Amino acid sequence: MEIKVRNLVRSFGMTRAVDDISFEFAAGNVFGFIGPNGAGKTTTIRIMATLDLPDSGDVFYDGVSVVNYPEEVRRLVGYMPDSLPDFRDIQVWEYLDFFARSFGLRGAQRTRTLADIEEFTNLGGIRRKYLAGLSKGMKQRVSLARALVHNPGVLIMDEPAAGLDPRARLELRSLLKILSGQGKAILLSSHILSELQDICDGAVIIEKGRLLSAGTLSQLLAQASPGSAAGAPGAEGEGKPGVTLLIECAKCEEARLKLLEHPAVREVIIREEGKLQAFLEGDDEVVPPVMGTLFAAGLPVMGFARKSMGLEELFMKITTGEVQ
Ligand SMILES: Nc1ncnc2c1ncn2[C@@H]1O[C@H](COP(=O)(O)OP(=O)(O)OP(=O)(O)O)[C@@H](O)[C@H]1O
Repeated sequence: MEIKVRNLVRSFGMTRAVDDISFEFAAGNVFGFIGPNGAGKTTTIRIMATLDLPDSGDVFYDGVSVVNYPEEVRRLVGYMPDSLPDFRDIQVWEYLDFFARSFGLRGAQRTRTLADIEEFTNLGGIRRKYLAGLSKGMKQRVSLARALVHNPGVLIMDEPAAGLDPRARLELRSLLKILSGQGKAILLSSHILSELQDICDGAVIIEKGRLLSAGTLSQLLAQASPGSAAGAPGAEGEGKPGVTLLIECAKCEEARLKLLEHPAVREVIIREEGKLQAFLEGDDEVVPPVMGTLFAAGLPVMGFARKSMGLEELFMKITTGEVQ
């Protein structure tokens, strides 16, 4: 399954909520859809889930258009909204049974499908509870179960990790891992990066309705690291994420100049007294020769560590935090 979002535009009055957004992801990807409050995530997701129409642009699921074939798309997409089910008089099993019926599942097939989904989402023990009486984590699992009833190839989740405790978040993460391992393409939105950074293998980052960056984590890192197209135009090492080192040493300025003599060293910043941050081109193999230049020069090094840029740092780097 390949999902292609193409030039989506959606305005509400004077507000251009989604302004020419294009990105793509595919089976096996877990992509974070990230942007500050009001960035246009829910608007985009609702269009992707056929609940709203774009002013222009389209979304294609293996070539099937949301604008022209919404009914067909609904069979391919599992959508989990940001509001959770909250009915006082409906039990968990009834809720899921209702959606299974509406997707045309009948008889033994429906019973088997629902039993499998209840087991997968660990709902067996609470299937006779009323929805309104469930905890947030339980409701989240019911909502996920509902989105999976028709075995969609794509799962789109609006703020699934919001308000979950660390344990529930871990559970969500392992369920998503299994689902992506089964070949589903997954997109989940959040404005809180730390919620997503250990779940996702890629991200789509938007702000004020505009796309800032999209791709797998390594593609994003490559775009954002110094020396890449997005980091320092014209520098070498374009397309490679590179390595960042944190170095503790006594003679920072001397060490900085020595490091810069090495061809793999792109930039060195003195972070604070006694601490350097060095950006290297290439992969881990360049670390020993670069550190070797300091040792060979007899410069005292107290310690060093390889620092990998996480999604959070990347997000801070890419966005400016502005909202409309
Ligand atoms: N139905 C609507 N009518 C008017 N304006 C709307 C409507 N839906 C969204 N907007 C506006 O469009 C912009 C994008 O909103 P959207 O809900 O898509 O952002 P979001 O990224 O999902 O934000 P959040 O993280 O706060 O949920 C906002 O300025 C919002 O006020």
